[in-house]
Amino acid sequence: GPLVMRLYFIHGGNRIWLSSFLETAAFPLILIPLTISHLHSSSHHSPKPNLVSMKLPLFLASAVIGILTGLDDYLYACGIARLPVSTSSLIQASHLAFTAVFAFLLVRHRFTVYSVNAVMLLTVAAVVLALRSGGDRPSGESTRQYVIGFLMILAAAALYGLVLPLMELVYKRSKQRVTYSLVMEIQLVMCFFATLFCTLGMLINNDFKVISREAKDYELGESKYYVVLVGSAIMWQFFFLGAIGVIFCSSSLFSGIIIAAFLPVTEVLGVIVYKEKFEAEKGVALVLSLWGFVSYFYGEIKEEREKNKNGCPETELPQSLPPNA
Ligand SMILES: Nc1ncnc2[nH]cnc12
Repeated sequence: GPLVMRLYFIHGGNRIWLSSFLETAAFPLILIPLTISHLHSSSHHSPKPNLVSMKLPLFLASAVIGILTGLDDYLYACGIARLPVSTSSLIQASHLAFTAVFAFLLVRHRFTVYSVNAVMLLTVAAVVLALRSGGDRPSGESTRQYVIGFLMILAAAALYGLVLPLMELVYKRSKQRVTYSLVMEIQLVMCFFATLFCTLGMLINNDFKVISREAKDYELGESKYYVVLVGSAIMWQFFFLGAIGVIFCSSSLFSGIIIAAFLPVTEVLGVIVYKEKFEAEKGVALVLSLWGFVSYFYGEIKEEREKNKNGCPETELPQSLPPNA
């Protein structure tokens, strides 16, 4: 996702509302797995389940989270447009800390030595990357623009750090049984409202009118411009399905940890794909984040084993367990 978004900006794209719109605009794709899931459960259950299982309170909660996500997408795209990638990695550093704090406040997430270790290692990894960013201001960009980009990306981190635990809270508080189909319905509604929010931004900023001109001037050519836009939308849809799916199967903290663990992977891919320089910091960050990720996993497996030993095989989100778990 971030790599394709960067591809848009690197080669002459500069519409921020359009980029944020692309983060959720591919939501109709979710209809494919949803339909398959519906057909599957219709053939295995009688009476046949309803086509739409979401009830009004869940719909409203998903709509509110969708609008917050739309705002977050805008802040995120602002930062990516204005800052070098190494600086924008700061998002993830603070993002995980925000997720940890909100997960504690909203869903009373229980921390273990291993998850605290993972949060610390991943935060240090991202800070190591960000330390390199001091002299990174792109030529031709004013200090003011740079500072605005910095603040926007921090705000995006804080907001997304709130959105993930909020999602977990919605699953936990839901009066309905949360199945993976319902999770996909939530994603559909959430992405629809986020896209609506960004569409308004695009209309106000005349982005729709500019698209064809921007495509003609795009450095990689007109058709590749559209491939980048469509590719970006599809990538981000996977991102959201993954992010909220992990919350369903585990927790918002684990979702944040996976996002943070992928940050240096993105950096390394940036080196390979965009021929960016590979500084020592990137290697250090990669090792630290993999260590954090392994630490978290180790802690989870250990805890699971202990629970099983004590004859309590349940995980943290009993209400939202997949039906066949
Ligand atoms: N909108 C967003 N998309 C991807 N990663 C993010 N991190 C914080 N906000 C984000």
